[in-house]
Amino acid sequence: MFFQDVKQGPPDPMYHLKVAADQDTNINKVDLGVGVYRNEKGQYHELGVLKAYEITTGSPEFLQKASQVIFGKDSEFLNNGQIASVQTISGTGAIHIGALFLRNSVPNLNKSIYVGTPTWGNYVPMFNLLGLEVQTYNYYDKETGEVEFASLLAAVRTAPKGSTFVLQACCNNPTASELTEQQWRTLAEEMTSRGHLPFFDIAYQGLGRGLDEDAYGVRHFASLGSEMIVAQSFAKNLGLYGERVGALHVVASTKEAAAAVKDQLRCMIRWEFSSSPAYGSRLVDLILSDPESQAKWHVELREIRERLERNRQKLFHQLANVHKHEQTPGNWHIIKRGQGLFSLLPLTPTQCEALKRDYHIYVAPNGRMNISGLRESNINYVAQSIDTVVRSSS
Ligand SMILES: Cc1ncc(COP(=O)(O)O)c(C=O)c1O
Repeated sequence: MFFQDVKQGPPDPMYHLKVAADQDTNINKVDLGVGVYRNEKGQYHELGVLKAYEITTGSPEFLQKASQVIFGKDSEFLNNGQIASVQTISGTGAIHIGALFLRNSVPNLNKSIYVGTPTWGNYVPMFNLLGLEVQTYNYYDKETGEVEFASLLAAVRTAPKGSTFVLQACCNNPTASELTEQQWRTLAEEMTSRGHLPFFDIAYQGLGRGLDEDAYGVRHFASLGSEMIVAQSFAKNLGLYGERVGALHVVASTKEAAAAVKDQLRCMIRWEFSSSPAYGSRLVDLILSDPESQAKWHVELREIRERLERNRQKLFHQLANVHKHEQTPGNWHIIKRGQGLFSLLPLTPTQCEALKRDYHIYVAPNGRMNISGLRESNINYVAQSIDTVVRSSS
């Protein structure tokens, strides 16, 4: 149990004043509290310039809708009120607030956080910023292009009881390789039996295998009754990058514990950035409230996945069959196996630099490319350039 002993945060007069004002239905109510401009009708004032987008309603159900996307509509945790959800500054903000909460409010947690490498470059500095210690293990087998599951299990088995494991739920960045469903089940069993806490990062839900399929790991842990932290982003799967809309969900073992956790999260948000931006969450709420829009979203995500997969296979075909790279060192077949937005190419930092310098092709120094940048018109050029760079340096 991690969250059972979390205490309520100190009272915040302005917050409580606002809650009380919002709940007051008296016809004479005059809210002179919270410092936001309202119009003559007493409503939050939407500038005419934004009205063109018809985003005039609030987003009271954003958090509930967002958690349904992660946990599914029939989640027992959701129905039991065991999930403390708050809106955050996209996925990064969710990870930050989640880590801050662990450090400040969870007394019986081991302060080490386990991260499989190679991984998203922000985890280590973000956790270090909060004074949390990061332990690493090998997540990725370069030879096979698959998850080095034995290393993950070894880390789980040797970590002190009550350790936190950061787990990317889908579309692993940068390796593009993810756990199979069987591996998720094994991992969940090993982690729950050792009292470890899963900290899910789900930044690309829907871009891998599908919205529900990409949440398999999270939902499986949930089905075992595991406490967990989930950092959710709508930046990529709804194309709302600039709106910074995300959510943090903390699943506790009881409704009462969840209420205290929520109170702690409220404090942290209040002290860090006061309140979350409304515009993006209103857009998400509108889409998730309208069955037609939701269906459209599913179709669009499927088209995106199909395009990513097509481009991935075309690049592989060019490299392997046209440029005959299957036999060269570097195991190019791993490209074929990836999933999601990324592909991790067996390129050295020097080769990546050469691609940039000589061909204006920008891939991360570790060889990670965002394959949505590939188009019908440039795949051959990219493959040709990679071929030249790899042959001239080997
Ligand atoms: C693995 C991973 N997690 C989290 C994030 C955070 O995304 P955002 O803050 O844009 O929602 C990203 C974005 O690049 C990511 O790649």
